[in-house]
Amino acid sequence: MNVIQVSNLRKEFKSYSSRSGLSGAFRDLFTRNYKVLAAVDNISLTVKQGEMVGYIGENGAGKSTTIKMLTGILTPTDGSIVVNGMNPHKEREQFVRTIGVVFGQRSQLWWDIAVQESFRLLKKVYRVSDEDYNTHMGQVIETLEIGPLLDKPVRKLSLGQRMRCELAAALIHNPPLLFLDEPTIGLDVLVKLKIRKFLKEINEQYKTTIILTTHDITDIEALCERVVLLDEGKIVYDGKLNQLQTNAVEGKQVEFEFLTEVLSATLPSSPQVHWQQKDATTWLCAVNGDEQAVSELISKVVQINPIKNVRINEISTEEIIRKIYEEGMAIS
Ligand SMILES: Nc1ncnc2c1ncn2[C@@H]1O[C@H](COP(=O)(O)OP(=O)(O)OP(=O)(O)O)[C@@H](O)[C@H]1O
Repeated sequence: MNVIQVSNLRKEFKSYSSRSGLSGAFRDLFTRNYKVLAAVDNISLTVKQGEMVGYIGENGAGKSTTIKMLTGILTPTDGSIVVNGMNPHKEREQFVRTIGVVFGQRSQLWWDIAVQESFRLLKKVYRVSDEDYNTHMGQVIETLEIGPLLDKPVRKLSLGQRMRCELAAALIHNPPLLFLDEPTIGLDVLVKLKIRKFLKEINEQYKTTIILTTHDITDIEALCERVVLLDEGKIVYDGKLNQLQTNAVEGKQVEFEFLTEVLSATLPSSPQVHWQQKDATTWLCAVNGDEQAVSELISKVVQINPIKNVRINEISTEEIIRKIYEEGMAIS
């Protein structure tokens, strides 16, 4: 079953520019110059129940704008959206009962009241029965280890404590679909791990569909089999995370630590290798090829330059993504 069905979705914003000087300001009063920017540029996408999808892209790629349209906060300029069988904007009241949203930068908890009072208010808003609340939230509170925080006002919580409470608040009505926008921003590793473990559990237990927007690729690696990569409002990749690795760069990175300083002219060059200096005596070489190519490279290098150490690294997802953005490599 498709939980999200989006076709040719587009959102344009007008960006106004001011003319210079006093006369310019006066003219601006009557006519303004503007440019139209397609923040989301005709994207199509379907997400099935139970999927955990990483929605990623550089700053300004259009991620938040998409999430805002999918959650009914913004209306599209063009295209169609069906989420949980509804039009998010038109059927907003009924729709919000079927989703949970966590924006890492914003809070849905009331700042001055105790966490449990916020939970109680949200329980009323979502019309959750006492029975459902007690069974479901009992478990959520336990897993996220927020029991001792419930009687504290939100303003007294640390960021990590607040984020765990935010997540619990988004799940009060046990929604089948959860949107998480930078949920682990600024959190320490232990809290991050706790949140990831919890998300995996609810995904397994309730088949909750999760759309995760983050700049932290380790979150994506830990949780999402599928990634959707956005660049300037367009989807440049939609598929398995491990496939992205295979498609984008087949190869390894070899790190050579030499005994003395080495000049680039003495390093073997070919279209399959790309050298990058790390410091005076260390060079990184991206090899586009198999194990044979890597061992040939190492043997050529050691014949010319004495080495202190050599290390073979997998190319990280982060590097792959950076490469796609830098080189505009569209893969599908
Ligand atoms: N209300 C708005 N009015 C005008 N332009 C906007 C508005 N909201 C977003 N934009 C522009 O649309 C583009 C996409 O913005 P969006 O916030 O969706 O990016 P993002 O991928 O979420 O970025 P980030 O990772 O920085 O949060 C940007 O160029 C942004 O300046």
